[in-house]
Amino acid sequence: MSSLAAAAPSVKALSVTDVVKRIWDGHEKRTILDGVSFDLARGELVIVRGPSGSGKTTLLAIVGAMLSPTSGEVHIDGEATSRLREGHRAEIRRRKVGFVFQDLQLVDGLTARDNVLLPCVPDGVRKADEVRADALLERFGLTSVAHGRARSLSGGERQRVALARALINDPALLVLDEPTAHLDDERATTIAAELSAVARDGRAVLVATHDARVTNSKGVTRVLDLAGGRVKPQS
Ligand SMILES: Nc1ncnc2c1ncn2[C@@H]1O[C@H](COP(=O)(O)OP(=O)(O)OP(=O)(O)O)[C@@H](O)[C@H]1O
Repeated sequence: MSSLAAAAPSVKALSVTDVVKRIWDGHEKRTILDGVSFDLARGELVIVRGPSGSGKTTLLAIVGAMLSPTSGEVHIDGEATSRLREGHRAEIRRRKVGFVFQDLQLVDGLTARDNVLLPCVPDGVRKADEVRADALLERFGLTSVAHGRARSLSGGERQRVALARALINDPALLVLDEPTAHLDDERATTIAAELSAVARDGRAVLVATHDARVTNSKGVTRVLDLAGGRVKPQS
């Protein structure tokens, strides 16, 4: 069992309680999320599924402490994030959450290895960070391209660099937005298997996707269907 799982087994990696998000779209106030509640324990791989525009990205941004809800509570690894100021929220985000964005947000001019190390830069990159980065690069089959610029990597390699970067700070919660959108079947299946392994390490993994190759993959613990701003009760 990993140290994460052993640390505090009773604390949920993620707890979302009655989250509401209203947005002014330039014409009117719209309710994007209308009372979303769910929990994630360490070891779980959970999918958020819903049609385009159903609020998946908005929910992920709130869960990942990048956006505040209009009302409701979010706890990450026992810490309440919803009412914090951005500075404190950013600190929790950095310590507790790994995020893989839909467009990955790699820095093309940096090497794969330096992209993985980016989250360590604010505290200063230490030897232990480099050791962890090299272990992650190896785990995801990236050792041979570690010193190549991100711009020269293949789509699958870029995806795995983004995943390694999201794990560098040993987060309790990993959040991914459409991680397989542009990948062929073999690479999509590989990513799904890697996410399952990451969950088994003792993290909670939350993935927004419509991709059946991920949703139907072994290791998925639950599928949350988002519709009308709510999570539909599971049948
Ligand atoms: N900052 C914003 N200002 C105005 N409207 C917004 C804003 N953010 C999101 N929306 C709207 O909220 C709705 C939900 O958006 P969101 O991106 O969360 O959906 P999604 O389920 O992730 O969609 P997709 O699958 O297409 O990525 C959309 O109608 C979007 O246009």
